[in-house]
Amino acid sequence: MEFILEDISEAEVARRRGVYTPLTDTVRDLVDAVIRTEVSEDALDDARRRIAEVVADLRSKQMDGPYGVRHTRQNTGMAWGNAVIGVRNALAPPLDVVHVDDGVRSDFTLGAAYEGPPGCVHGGVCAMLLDHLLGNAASTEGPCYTGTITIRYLRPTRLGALSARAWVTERTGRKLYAKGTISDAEGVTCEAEGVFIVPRSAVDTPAVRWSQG
Ligand SMILES: CCCCCCCC(=O)SCCNC(=O)CCNC(=O)[C@H](O)C(C)(C)COP(=O)(O)OP(=O)(O)OC[C@H]1O[C@@H](n2cnc3c(N)ncnc32)[C@H](O)[C@@H]1OP(=O)(O)O
Repeated sequence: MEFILEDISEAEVARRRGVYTPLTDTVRDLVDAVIRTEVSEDALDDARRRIAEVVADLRSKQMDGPYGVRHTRQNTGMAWGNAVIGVRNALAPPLDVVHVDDGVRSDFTLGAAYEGPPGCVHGGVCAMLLDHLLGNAASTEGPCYTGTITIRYLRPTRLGALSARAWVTERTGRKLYAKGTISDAEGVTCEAEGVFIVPRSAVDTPAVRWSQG
């Protein structure tokens, strides 16, 4: 697992973010539209043809593998393919993670694309978001990886406006213990605890942030 140096200025990071964010937002909108559309089957077939043309245009020049986790010389993270925060990933909600005094938090909205039980967020999605947030809270001095995470689902998490937070409770050597929650307007819906590990291989390498700059 290697982090990639993207040797560009902070201004260029911001410029590229400005280019990709609206594109990804539009694709995210497309996903929601496909789930909820009630247009005719002819209209669906026409849409499929036009979308396939756009896909072919984008495929005309592609990188070989995934985007990877990149960073600038100023250590600004560019995890733009990330499943939770990726600027270029329409599958990501995306979460905008803010660092606060006791850890990290994020306010976000989950729509139809994240449904599990009727009208509610899929349990795996809750687990994914909490995994990321706890990992982010634990990655203060460099990336660490989920060793073990446990999720307790207290009650269904309704689709809609939500918030989440995570914080570190203890550190023992390379192991950081973290907790976190997802909440709706009525309070906590699910909580997580886990152990996150600074890999042996990373101890002597410079810290790189996973998070967005
Ligand atoms: C800012 C954005 C943050 C994003 C966060 C994203 C979170 C993720 O999704 S990460 C992806 C999911 N996780 C993974 O893929 C991890 C896969 N596993 C690994 O790479 C390795 O097993 C890794 C790094 C966890 C541990 O490897 P290594 O550094 O060799 O650990 P090792 O030296 O054997 O053990 C160190 C300590 O951790 C403990 N440990 C090792 N593995 C685990 C585990 N899975 N669970 C709990 N504890 C563990 C050991 O018991 C040991 O404890 P102690 O020091 O008390 O004896």
